Amino acid sequence: MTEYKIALVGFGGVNRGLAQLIAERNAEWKATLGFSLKIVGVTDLFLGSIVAREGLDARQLVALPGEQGAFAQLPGGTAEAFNETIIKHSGADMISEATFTNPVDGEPATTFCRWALESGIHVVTTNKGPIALHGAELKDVARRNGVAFEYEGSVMSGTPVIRLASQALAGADIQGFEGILNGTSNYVLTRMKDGLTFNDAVAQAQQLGYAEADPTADVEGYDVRLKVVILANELLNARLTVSDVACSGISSISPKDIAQATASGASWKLIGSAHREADGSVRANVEARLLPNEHPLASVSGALNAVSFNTGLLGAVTVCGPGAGRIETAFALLSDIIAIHNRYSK
Ligand SMILES: NC(=O)C1=CN([C@@H]2O[C@H](COP(=O)(O)OP(=O)(O)OC[C@H]3O[C@@H](n4cnc5c(N)ncnc54)[C@H](O)[C@@H]3O)[C@@H](O)[C@H]2O)C=CC1
Ligand SMILES: N[C@@H](CC=O)C(=O)O
Repeated sequence: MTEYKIALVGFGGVNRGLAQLIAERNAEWKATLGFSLKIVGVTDLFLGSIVAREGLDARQLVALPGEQGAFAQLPGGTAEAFNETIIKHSGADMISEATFTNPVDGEPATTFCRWALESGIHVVTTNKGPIALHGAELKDVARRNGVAFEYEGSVMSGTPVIRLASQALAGADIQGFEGILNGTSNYVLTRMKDGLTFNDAVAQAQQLGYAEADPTADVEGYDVRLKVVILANELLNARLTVSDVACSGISSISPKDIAQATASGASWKLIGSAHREADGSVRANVEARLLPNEHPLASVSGALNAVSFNTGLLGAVTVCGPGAGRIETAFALLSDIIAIHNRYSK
C-alpha cells in the first residue's frame, strides 16, 4: 500500500476541502484506491506555515481558525509562510497548489509549481494562471524531471472535463466547444432571475466559496478566458494566449435585461467557446449570450457548469456538473492524485 506525502500550498477553501476529504476518507482510500495521503506541510500567505515529516493531523488543520498567523497556534507552526521551504524541503512527494489565480502573469503560483517540478515533486493544482499562461513550459519541466503536472480542477472544478475530453474523446475529432465555464457568474445570473441584486448575488457567491479572490475576474469574463485558453490548447492543439481571446462579461446585464429575457422565454449565459477554422487556426471568445430556453445550456443554473464538445465522429458531447465549490474542487485534486498513482505506481 502506498502512502503519498503531500504539502498544501495555499490553505483557503480548496486545500482546506482536500484536508477535510483526507480527514474523513483516508482510511477508505487505502481499500478503494490503493493509497493514502499524509500531509507533511502546509503554507499560506495569511495563515503562516507548518511542517511535520511524521504527518499532520488533518482534522486539526481543518479546524484551524481563519486568523492571520493561525499556524503559530499549532506546535511547530509559524506565522510566516515559508513557501519555498515547504515546497522543496518538507519531504513531500507531491504538492497541492491552490493559491489565488493571477490572471495577468500567473505568479507566484507558476514559480511554486516550477520549484516543485524542478525538485522532482509532482504537482496537482486548481490554479488556472500557471496553466493558461505558462502551461507549455511547466509541462516540459515536469517531463524533463519525470514527474506529473495535473490540473483537472482548473476547468469546471470537480467535473472531469479535461481528462474526459483528452482521453475518452481522443480520436473523436474535437472541432470546438462552447460552455458555461464560470460558477460565480452563472450563480449571479440565476439569483438575479430570482430577484437578487447583482452585488448581493456576488456576495453570496463569495460566501459559498465560488468566487475568485477578486470577483471581477468572474463577472468580467477573465476567469472564463483562462479556461478557454486551457481547453483550446489542450484539446484543439491551439497555441492561444489570453490576448487572442476577445472577452466581455456580465456586469452590464441589468435586472431589466434579465426580466425581459425571462418574459421572452430566454436566459442570459456567459459563454466561452473556441472552434477550428477551415484553415486550421483556432478562434475563441467569451461573451454573454441570450439563449432561448430550448438551448441545451439555457437550463444550466446556479454554480453548475456545462460544456458541449463538437466532435466529428459523435456530434455534440455535453458534460454538466459543478463548476465551483470547495469540496467539489478538492475532489478534482483527488482525481489528479489518482491519475498520478495509476501512472507511477505500476
Ligand atoms: N473555489 C473554487 O470553486 C475553485 C477555485 N479554483 C482555484 O483554486 C485556487 C484556490 O481557490 P480557493 O481555495 O477557493 O481560494 P481562496 O482565496 O479561498 O484561498 C487561496 C489561499 O491562498 C493563499 N495565498 C495567496 N497568495 C499566496 C502566496 N503567495 N503564498 C501562499 N499562500 C497564498 C491565501 O492566503 C488563501 O488562503 C484558486 O486559484 C482558484 O482560482 C479552481 C476551481 C474552483
Ligand atoms: N471562481 C471560479 C472558480 C472555479 O474556477 C468560478 O466561479 O467558476
